[in-house]
Amino acid sequence: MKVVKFGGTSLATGAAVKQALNIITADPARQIVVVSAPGKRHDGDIKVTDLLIRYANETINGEDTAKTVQEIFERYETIGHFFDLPDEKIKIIKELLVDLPKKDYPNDEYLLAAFKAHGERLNARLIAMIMNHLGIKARFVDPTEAGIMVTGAPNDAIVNPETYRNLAGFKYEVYDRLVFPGFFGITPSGHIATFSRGGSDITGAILARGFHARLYENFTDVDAIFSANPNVVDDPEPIRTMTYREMRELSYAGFSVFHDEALIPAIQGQIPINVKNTHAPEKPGTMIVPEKGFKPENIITGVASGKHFSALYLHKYLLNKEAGFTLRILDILEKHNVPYEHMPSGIDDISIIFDKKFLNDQLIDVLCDEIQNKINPDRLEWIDDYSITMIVGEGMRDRVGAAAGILQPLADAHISLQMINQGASQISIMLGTKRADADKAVQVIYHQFFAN
Ligand SMILES: Nc1ncnc2c1ncn2[C@@H]1O[C@H](COP(=O)(O)OP(=O)(O)O)[C@@H](O)[C@H]1O
Ligand SMILES: N[C@@H](CC(=O)OP(=O)(O)O)C(=O)O
Repeated sequence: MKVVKFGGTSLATGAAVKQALNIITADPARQIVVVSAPGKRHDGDIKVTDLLIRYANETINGEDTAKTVQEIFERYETIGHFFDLPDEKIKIIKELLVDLPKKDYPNDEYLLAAFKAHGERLNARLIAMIMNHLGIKARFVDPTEAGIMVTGAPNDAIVNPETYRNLAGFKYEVYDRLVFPGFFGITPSGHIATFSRGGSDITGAILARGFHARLYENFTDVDAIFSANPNVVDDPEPIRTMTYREMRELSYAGFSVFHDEALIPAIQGQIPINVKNTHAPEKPGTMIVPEKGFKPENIITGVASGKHFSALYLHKYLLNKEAGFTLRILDILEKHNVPYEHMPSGIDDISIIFDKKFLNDQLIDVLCDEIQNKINPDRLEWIDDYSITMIVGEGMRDRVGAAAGILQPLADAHISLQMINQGASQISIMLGTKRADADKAVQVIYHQFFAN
């Protein structure tokens, strides 16, 4: 059995859904289907998830929602009409949309999560209805019924292990095809919570692990995962095969094509992942596989940069001799519920790198104030302009000279580095640069290792 997940661009129009259905029906093993909400149909278009966020905000602010509801409904209606699905059937989508503000939510965060999740929830219902209308046996399954349980923040949830016990008891084998909405699960108190943006990939991986799929096929809008983001490098080389670890490090730093958290269930279940193009399913795409037995073809597999970081730089003489220095910083971060990403240090200096999504201006001021008072550094500097570039490859393991091959061309291109981190992971080198240099760093490194 295979789990197949289709991203938003693969389901944005009736014609795209038809192509997805051709892919599903071409292989009887494609039994578990996971769908995203309809995505962008063209540049400048708005994803249904973003329309739902607008709908949620209008509801919270007591504003008129009629126009937004109609805009969202028309996205589904157009897809339904493409398949001549009767209005009688499509109208359930409108009813569910209109009902959203009438439900009870513990607070606005839960309201936002529930509204957002309906992009996927309504799409899975619609696609199951279309399949039945076309004579394809299929059934919509809600995460409540399957027991996809989550904990954590309502808009940044994590899967709860109970999910796997629930899925073990769910007899998927007796159905021809099941259509699951991606992106969300149910909290212990019975409310909807979503994963972070792009999180339908995570649902696919959870189901692949829970049902012991032999393959997780992830259909998107590119032929493969490329060695660099195609929006940054022209015509980058496709990656044929890569390891889970390589993908995790690259998706963390910007390979948005596959969600970094989605790798964890796949690794736990040792499920191979195949990222493929919905519009060219005959192409091999990229296989993401376990490390064992993997033979790298190149020194580096890919290079990526993420621009969503900022850093706190602290300088204090004899910092290396002061027991408990780091612990006191971590205490302050924990008190404010702020996770840190990395903490490279020298003898008198330490940088703490954060993901911006966990911060706001007020929190930054509070953190800096407490650290200044409790730690008393000689210098404290908040660096808002911070990017991380990751150069990743199993081929770098135990390889002498890999760092020199990376650093020299960056110096030649006058890119100044705020941080270099190698060692903790044997398969990657992490560089800190200014945001404006991040794309250039990717281009320089790509050309050094691939274009030559
Ligand atoms: N290294 C990469 N290889 C392929 N695509 C990439 C890479 N880095 C970023 N992308 C972007 O990821 C996009 C696909 O991801 P996403 O839009 O989330 O897909 P989906 O809607 O199918 O989930 C591609 O269109 C491409 O612009
Ligand atoms: N629709 C959600 C979840 C998702 O995974 O979407 P996509 O597969 O289109 O990236 C989002 O936009 O975040």
